[in-house]
Amino acid sequence: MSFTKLKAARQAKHSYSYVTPTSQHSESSASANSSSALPSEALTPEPEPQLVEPAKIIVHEDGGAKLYTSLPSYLEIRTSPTSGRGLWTTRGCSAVILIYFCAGQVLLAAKPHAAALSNDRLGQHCSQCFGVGAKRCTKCQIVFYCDSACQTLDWPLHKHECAALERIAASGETALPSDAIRCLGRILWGRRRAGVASVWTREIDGLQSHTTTATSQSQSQLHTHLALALVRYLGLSSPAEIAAFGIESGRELAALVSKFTTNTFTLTDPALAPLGAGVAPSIALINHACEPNAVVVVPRASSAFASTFVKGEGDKNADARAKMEPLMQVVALRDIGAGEEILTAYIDTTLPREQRRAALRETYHFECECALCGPSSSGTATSPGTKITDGGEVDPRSSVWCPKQCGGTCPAPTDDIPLSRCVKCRAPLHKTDEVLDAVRVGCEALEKAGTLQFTDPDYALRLTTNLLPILSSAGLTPGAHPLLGLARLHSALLIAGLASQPGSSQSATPAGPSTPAPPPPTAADAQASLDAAIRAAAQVVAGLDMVLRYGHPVRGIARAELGRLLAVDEPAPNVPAAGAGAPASVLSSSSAAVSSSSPLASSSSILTPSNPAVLRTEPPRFPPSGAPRLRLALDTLVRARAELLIGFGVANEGGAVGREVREDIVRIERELGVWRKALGEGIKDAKDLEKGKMGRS
Ligand SMILES: C[S@@+](CC[C@H](N)C(=O)[O-])C[C@H]1O[C@@H](n2cnc3c(N)ncnc32)[C@H](O)[C@@H]1O
Repeated sequence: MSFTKLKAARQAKHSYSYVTPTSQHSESSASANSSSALPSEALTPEPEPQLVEPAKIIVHEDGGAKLYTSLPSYLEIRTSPTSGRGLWTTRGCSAVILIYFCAGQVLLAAKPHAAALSNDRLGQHCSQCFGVGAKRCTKCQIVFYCDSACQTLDWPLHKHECAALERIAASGETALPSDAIRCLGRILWGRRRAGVASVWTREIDGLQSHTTTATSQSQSQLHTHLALALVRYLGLSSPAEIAAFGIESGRELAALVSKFTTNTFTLTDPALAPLGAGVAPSIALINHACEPNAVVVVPRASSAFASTFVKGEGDKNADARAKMEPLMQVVALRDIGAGEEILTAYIDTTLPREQRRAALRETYHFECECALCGPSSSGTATSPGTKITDGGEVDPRSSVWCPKQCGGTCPAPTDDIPLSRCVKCRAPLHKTDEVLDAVRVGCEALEKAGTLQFTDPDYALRLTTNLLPILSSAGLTPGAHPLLGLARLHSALLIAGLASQPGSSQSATPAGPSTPAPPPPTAADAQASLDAAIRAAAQVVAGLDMVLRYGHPVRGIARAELGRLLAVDEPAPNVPAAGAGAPASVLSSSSAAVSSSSPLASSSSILTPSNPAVLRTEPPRFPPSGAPRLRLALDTLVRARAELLIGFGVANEGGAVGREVREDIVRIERELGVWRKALGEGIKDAKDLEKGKMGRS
């Protein structure tokens, strides 16, 4: 270790904590997983940690007002020379290492200081709680609320927003300002309302900015564009008028815009579709890692968790609970020990190293040196974008199957380092050019299909359909970029296609009288489309399993999607009926004789990354039909729920999707009971028939 690094490490150890230590020890809990490794003192059952206890936190700044009041006492702010302030779990007892949090525990919850729906969601969601928007603001005719309570709650800010939106409409401008501009507007109106000395404003002012850091040209242009658009949106005739909001100069405005771009979260719905933008200063204290130990989600809190959050102000009142939404929550993805830094991912961590680092550099202005990226990590960088860990594993984001199909993988070749070999059997990869070409055209297609997915979904689907086999036959693993990205897009397009098929309850565009309705799909077409969507969803699950930690919400949602597709009623059983006396598909399922140990009964075996070596010897029939399909759906949904409980929080029952999946599981179990009963009766009938025949002869 160099002297500078040693000094930095020592400084980090002594870094100043803003948090006055409180009675954290009594609030810690030992993880069940870790108990066997702990000395006896640690085995004494500890009370469950109070998950959200805003009143107890004491955070001083300049000896003044309490800031970050949503921080619970088991989290503290520390600074490090490399990443600035960050959130850490408080250190436990000195002699005993206690696991503070288990995977799936909610570490922190906060309602954003300001949030704005994206333009395409404004007409569907409530602008206050982000639930379903049922009533439109009669003045601006743009913003919706679920009820008058939400409208009243939002009025102090919306009255300014309403006037701004009306002014824009009156000017003949047809395009609405983006969610970034509308959110910045809400920050400024909120600032004026709260006052510059308020805790609210000081927390916003305390956000990190990057105005002094050298930015890329596109970033500076973005900041300038946002600042100018904001001034216009606020109806100011000159930047100087911004002083009314406690912003004294153009430089301060630029700093605010930089704080916004550095600290804003994309707020998502419970299925992780983007809803809009929000700023929550306490959650924005968390630093980044490409292999995070926590995740920020907006799961729509369970009523039990919501009651904890609104303690003292109507915990029994469902309305009061709904009003605290959108509630951003930081959930532990794995067990987190005392004195550990909480880290979340700012970017898509399914991307390979170079792309992740470029995205972080561009928007957040730092070089990522996390365990997955940095040269100081345990892994050995073998080529840009490719890493082999000490355990001899290749980063699946840039991996190709072994050319000898031994089951191992090779680092994907790059232009700089084209030579590669299997880490397991050392077989050299010969088809380097084919892989490089496939990756290049795959990246281009992914970008194009991503841009066109909403405007020309048919073209986007043709692109993904054509490219996926090319990437697979070049040997890319399901977790490799851009195969995984294309597979995700392909799956989304196929599922959207199913939803808009004529006859579907979610049909998007009913055919009008002037457009002749397309012929309804035959049962076989519908079956083929459904099966194709299932195969695509299964490929996505296999890829995500390779690159994301167990319990990551993206994995949970993808698995839930697959389970639900498998649970869709089959339009036409695709296994010919055999025998008489029992429903055809019941008999077909009995003839398949799927036991719980059979590969067909377990989604895990089917969803194992499709190593060609395995496929060639025993191609599984996928998806199965009849009862095996339903059993596979059940198995997949049970596994999805287990992951959703982690990713969206146990206290939230896995979020809104986790709660729905639980209901699906109950329904399928009931349905399988009916199948089993019918199967039992079919077998009994067949036996009686046989006995009768024998008796007669
Ligand atoms: C949302 S803020 C996180 C809190 C911030 N550290 C602070 O002091 O307020 C994001 C900024 O933190 C810094 N940061 C976050 N994660 C980092 C990391 N892994 N390495 C270096 N800097 C990091 C970067 O400057 C980034 O723009």
